[in-house]
Amino acid sequence: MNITIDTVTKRYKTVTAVDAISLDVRSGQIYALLGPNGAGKSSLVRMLVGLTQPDSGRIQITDLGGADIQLRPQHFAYLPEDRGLYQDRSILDNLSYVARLRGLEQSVYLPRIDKWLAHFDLTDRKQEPMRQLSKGNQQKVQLISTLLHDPDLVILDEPFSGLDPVNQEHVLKVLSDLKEQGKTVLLSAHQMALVERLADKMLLMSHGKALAQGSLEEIRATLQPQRLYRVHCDAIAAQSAWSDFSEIERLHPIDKNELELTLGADVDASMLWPRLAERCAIESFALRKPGLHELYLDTIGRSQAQGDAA
Ligand SMILES: Nc1ncnc2c1ncn2[C@@H]1O[C@H](COP(=O)(O)OP(=O)(O)OP(=O)(O)O)[C@@H](O)[C@H]1O
Repeated sequence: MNITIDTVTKRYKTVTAVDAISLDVRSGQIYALLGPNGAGKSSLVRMLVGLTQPDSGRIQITDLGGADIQLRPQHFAYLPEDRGLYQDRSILDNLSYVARLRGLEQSVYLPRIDKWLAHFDLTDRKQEPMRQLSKGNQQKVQLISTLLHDPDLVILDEPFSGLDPVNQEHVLKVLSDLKEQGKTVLLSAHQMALVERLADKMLLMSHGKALAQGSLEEIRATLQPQRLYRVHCDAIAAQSAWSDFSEIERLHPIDKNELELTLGADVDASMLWPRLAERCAIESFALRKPGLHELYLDTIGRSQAQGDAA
């Protein structure tokens, strides 16, 4: 299944929660929605699953042949932000109930429940009522309930929230497996290190607007077009020796033997190094690519500062 979201806007009374957002997710891809609290991720997801309607723009779901699909519950899984399972009923009762709602036969759903409970290390607890489980274990049961009917499109609002690192890895593996099976996965998350490992494409939103989107490389090129180098040299001497090079946007000493140089996006570094070395000896240098976490903090920090100033 493929998702095309075309210039979609959603307004609530006083706020534009989603502001002209477009994105494409193809079968076999994992797409991550990123952004601070209130950025508009859940609002976008709710429109996608048909819980609310866009004020303008278009959402199109198509099959592999390109034909439009009317999204029905059997086609997709949706893990909402507000989880809901019966607290007084056991894990097994809850999962069986959801499976029957999805139209599965007992002979199909019981082995699937067993497989998932084993995967998440919950087999011994399946008769326990939900209320006895920790938040993380409840989250695991909720995720299992979402995936039981083996849908082609999987939409997950914050699937990693409340999970410890080991269980985050389990969920990461489940999502990678879904991708391998050719499913379409769209998720929102705040765990940048996990998203960086998992997502093929991502959308970074703030105040409903897209700040950057695409692969990690594309996000990096949008948010950080300058190149950052770590340079080993006499940092104090270099600071004065290189002060009149217009190619250097920023020179930031790390310690007395290391500094970070920010070069403009169009600077040919190979021509620049010999000229710099003439003024101050360079022991070594290496290109540094900021990770998603750093890009996110820089960008969202700036966006929030601008919002505060406005
Ligand atoms: N039903 C609603 N009525 C009015 N305003 C709403 C409604 N739902 C969301 N909003 C507002 O829309 C904006 C986007 O909220 P949304 O829940 O989509 O953000 P989010 O990115 O999912 O945040 P979080 O990471 O906290 O879940 C926020 O300003 C929020 O207060």
